[in-house]
Amino acid sequence: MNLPQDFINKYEKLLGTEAADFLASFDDPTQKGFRINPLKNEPKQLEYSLNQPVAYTKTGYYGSVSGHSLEHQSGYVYSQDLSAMYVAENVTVKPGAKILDLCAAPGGKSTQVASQMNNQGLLVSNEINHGRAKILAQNLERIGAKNTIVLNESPAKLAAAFPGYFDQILVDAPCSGEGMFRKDHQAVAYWSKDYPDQCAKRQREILLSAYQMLAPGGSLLYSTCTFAPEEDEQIAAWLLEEFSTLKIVPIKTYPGMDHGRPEFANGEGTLAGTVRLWPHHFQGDGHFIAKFMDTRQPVAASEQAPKKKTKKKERQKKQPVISREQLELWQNFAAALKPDLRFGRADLRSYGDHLYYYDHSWPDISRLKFMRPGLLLGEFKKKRFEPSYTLALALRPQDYAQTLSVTHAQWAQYVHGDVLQIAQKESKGWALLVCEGKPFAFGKISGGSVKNFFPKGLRFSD
Ligand SMILES: C[S@@+](CC[C@H](N)C(=O)[O-])C[C@H]1O[C@@H](n2cnc3c(N)ncnc32)[C@H](O)[C@@H]1O
Repeated sequence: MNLPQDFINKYEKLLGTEAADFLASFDDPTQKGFRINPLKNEPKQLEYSLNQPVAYTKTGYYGSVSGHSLEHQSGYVYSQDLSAMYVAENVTVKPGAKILDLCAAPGGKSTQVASQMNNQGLLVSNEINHGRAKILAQNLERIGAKNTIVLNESPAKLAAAFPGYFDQILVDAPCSGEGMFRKDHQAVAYWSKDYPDQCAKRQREILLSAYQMLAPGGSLLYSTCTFAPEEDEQIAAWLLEEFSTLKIVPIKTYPGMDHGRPEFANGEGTLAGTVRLWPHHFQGDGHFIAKFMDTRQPVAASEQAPKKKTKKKERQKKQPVISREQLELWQNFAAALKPDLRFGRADLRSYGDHLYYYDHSWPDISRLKFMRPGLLLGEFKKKRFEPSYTLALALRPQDYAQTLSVTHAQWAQYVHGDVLQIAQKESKGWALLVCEGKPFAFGKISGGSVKNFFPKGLRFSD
């Protein structure tokens, strides 16, 4: 690969005799990886081999998956770079935790965190870029998590809305992307000698906002996919200097992983507790990961300031509640769901004609730009309720009264947008469509055919 001369000079100086191996690694082919999704049942029933587990993640495997496979479409697997999957592995997922992924698109880390949360607590996934936030929402909905909100905000606006709110914050920062050079030749073209410094400036701004949102006693995970010390150890050192309540939490290293290099920053010894995944030592594109713990005393729930009481009318203005008619339409549909999924009025919100599950304990987001204010349950159309694709992906076959098992060939027809012909002439109404045990969409049965409700923008051919 044609690497910029300034890049070569820089790393020859930083790495000495190791530089030749590092620079040569950019010509190596990338090895692929994927994760399975523990939120889905029977993850072992897959077309992909699970014979080669990755030692440093609970759900990672070597191998490649197709974006057009049943497993991928129905959220059982997620394709991810082998070094990227070690980042979210270091987010501590405690039951009921409030977690923020601040720079989340396209969603590799968010889907990993969401799949570990077992639908407990809240994951706020944020992405500043609108187009990328849309992709983030699509990737998260395949995973089938019910406890995720997708926002499209700047870090500063979020910091004003959520002071001291999150127990865990992940900042997978926009960076100079040197780890992407092998995959993305544009990243090489975009690189310049000054680019790491420009990125570091933006990273500091993002982290200032992140710190404001960190609850006392919480933890902050910072990562990049670049090797530039300005964006890695030097940012970690800056965080320690800027915020005296933060301490480094040493990250466990596995074979092939390296410790961070204190000498790349101010020599502060604890920086060795950060991790570098170099492409000449480790399979994958390469990452830097640093974990920080906040040493302020956590505020016990009993000592937290009581929430300001708002009058019912004021609450209704802020949180879009649903009408009596909408509630009835939802209840008619929800009667076919398992009782714990028949969400009541306090946990429902409607935006326009769309109905969402939004747990009443979650914070008010009505003044923020959102892509997915909770789990999209469906849409009100005239005097009907139409269940969403997103809801189907959040269900197990046993969660809905009427399921229809289809063949792999019928699955391919349905995701292509075709109407299915079936033998069960007597069945009718909404059915959860299941292929090889995996729910993948809702369909409406009538007179021996299944009307297609697969989202138009997501249709594909095998
Ligand atoms: C490295 S990518 C995140 C990858 C993601 N965490 C994943 O695992 O799929 C960084 C993201 O930060 C976003 N970003 C760019 N500028 C930003 C800013 N000023 N504040 C917050 N996020 C920003 C980019 O749009 C990009 O999606």
